[in-house]
Amino acid sequence: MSSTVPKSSNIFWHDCPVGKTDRQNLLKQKGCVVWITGLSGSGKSTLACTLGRELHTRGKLAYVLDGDNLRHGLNKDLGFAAEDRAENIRRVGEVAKLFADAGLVCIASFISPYRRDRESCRALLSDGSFIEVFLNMSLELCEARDPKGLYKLARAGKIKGFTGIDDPYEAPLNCEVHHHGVHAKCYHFRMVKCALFKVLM
Ligand SMILES: Nc1ncnc2c1ncn2[C@@H]1O[C@H](COP(=O)(O)OS(=O)(=O)O)[C@@H](OP(=O)(O)O)[C@H]1O
Ligand SMILES: Nc1ncnc2c1ncn2[C@@H]1O[C@H](COP(=O)(O)OP(=O)(O)O)[C@@H](O)[C@H]1O
Repeated sequence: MSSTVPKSSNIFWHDCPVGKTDRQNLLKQKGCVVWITGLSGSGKSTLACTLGRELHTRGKLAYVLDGDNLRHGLNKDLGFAAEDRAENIRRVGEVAKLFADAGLVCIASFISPYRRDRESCRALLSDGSFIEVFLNMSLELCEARDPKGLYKLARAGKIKGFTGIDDPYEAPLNCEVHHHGVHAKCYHFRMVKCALFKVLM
């Protein structure tokens, strides 16, 4: 017979003597989450890695959480139905919060197509420490790039529920950084980085 006790009862928070502020002082930086959202092919992983490298160069400890990569491990049990995407983002939000609590700049790059899921992640962080970056590239541009050939497969009906083709993408309404461009060919992401470093440094 299954237990009637809810899964998360009889658990208690245990505080440790070394806290977030101590870790931030040690690292001389502020822990936060940079959340990059956008269509497949919009440049999320490229921006995440560029940003990670720049922060590293400036002596800041950062860590990239990337959709494709996490789906090889922590989230390999999840698919692309709305509830799976929600669970994917919920887990990542919790992991990102832990990284920020550890004092790191956590860069999360996920399609994260649902506004509600992104807002739930934002709600886990204190004011100012969740920086949402929207890579607003047109579907046409992303489809023309198609580095993995997934749009082609989706158009041919060989992938069902592909974001932007036959699955929704809900654009942010109030993000911290909005990178718009139909022909954005600049790998330096100067504007994005400018806006971000103002918040981060
Ligand atoms: N159906 C469908 N829709 C969208 N994307 C798909 C799909 N199937 C596989 N892929 C590949 O999965 C990558 C996106 O994973 P994410 O974890 O970021 O997605 S989500 O946030 O849960 O929506 C995505 O990577 P990116 O191109 O880097 O975005 C794709 O390579
Ligand atoms: N700013 C950019 N200008 C031109 N091409 C880009 C830019 N950013 C990414 N790309 C290219 O677009 C493709 C998709 O980039 P990627 O970072 O993998 O996107 P995503 O992680 O959103 O799927 C890659 O071939 C990448 O080299």
